[in-house]
Amino acid sequence: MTASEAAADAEPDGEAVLRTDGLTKRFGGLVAVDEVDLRIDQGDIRCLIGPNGAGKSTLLKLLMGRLDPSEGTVFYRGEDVTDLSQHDRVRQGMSMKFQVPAVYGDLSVRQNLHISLQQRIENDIDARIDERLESFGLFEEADTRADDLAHGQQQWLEIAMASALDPDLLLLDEPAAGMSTRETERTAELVHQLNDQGITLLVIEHDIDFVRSIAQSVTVLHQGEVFAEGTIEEIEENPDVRRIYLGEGYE
Ligand SMILES: Nc1ncnc2c1ncn2[C@@H]1O[C@H](COP(=O)(O)OP(=O)(O)OP(=O)(O)O)[C@@H](O)[C@H]1O
Repeated sequence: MTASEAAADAEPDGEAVLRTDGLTKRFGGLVAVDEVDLRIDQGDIRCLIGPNGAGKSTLLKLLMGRLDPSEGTVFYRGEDVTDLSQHDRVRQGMSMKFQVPAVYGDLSVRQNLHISLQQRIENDIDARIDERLESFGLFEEADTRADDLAHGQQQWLEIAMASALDPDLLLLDEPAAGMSTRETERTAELVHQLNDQGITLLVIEHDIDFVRSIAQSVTVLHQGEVFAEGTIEEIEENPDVRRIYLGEGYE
């Protein structure tokens, strides 16, 4: 083994929390995700943007083990996790809030959080729930049924649940969808708060103001392929991105 091979072997991904190699998903004849090579470094807030049907949600499901890829590999902290179940990826430190609501509507906010935490924590669950309620601004709603929460609060509960076990990497699929401006701003604050706690985030989002307020880096997906990558400024100035996604007259 050469010295460079040994170095690569010892730390193949450097500071990468997540890396994909040729990740591909086909649904019949449709290539929804097409040979995606992605790398997300520790501490990043990466936004994944692109037109409807670009493959963003499918990519996140592949990363989380909700879908099996047709081809390609997912590395988490340098380890090949492609064959691991979603449950095992959560045990390794990954977590995800999906687009479709995943709270138990009949149960209270506190009970929902209890369910998320009890999988891994045996002691001090109540203290941990109180801490979550506080940091997500849901303390007064602790005994409210999840179905009775305002839309924004329900989304925050989901993010609180997805981040309850202190993941290293949190994947969020459209966390600000359907939110008011105020709720969206609050969601951006929560994203920064989670990042300040050391969580690396990958966030799908259509609301470009929201993307501007959180993104440290941006990946543009188009027809299943990585179309562009860079800072939000680079992406907004990229004429090809404006053409396929941001549109004419975009300010
Ligand atoms: N389970 C499935 N079976 C067949 N086709 C699917 C399936 N899931 C997604 N697709 C197709 O794959 C493509 C990518 O879909 P995906 O939902 O990943 O896009 P997206 O970028 O998240 O879109 P949006 O922004 O509208 O949520 C679309 O053409 C979609 O119709």
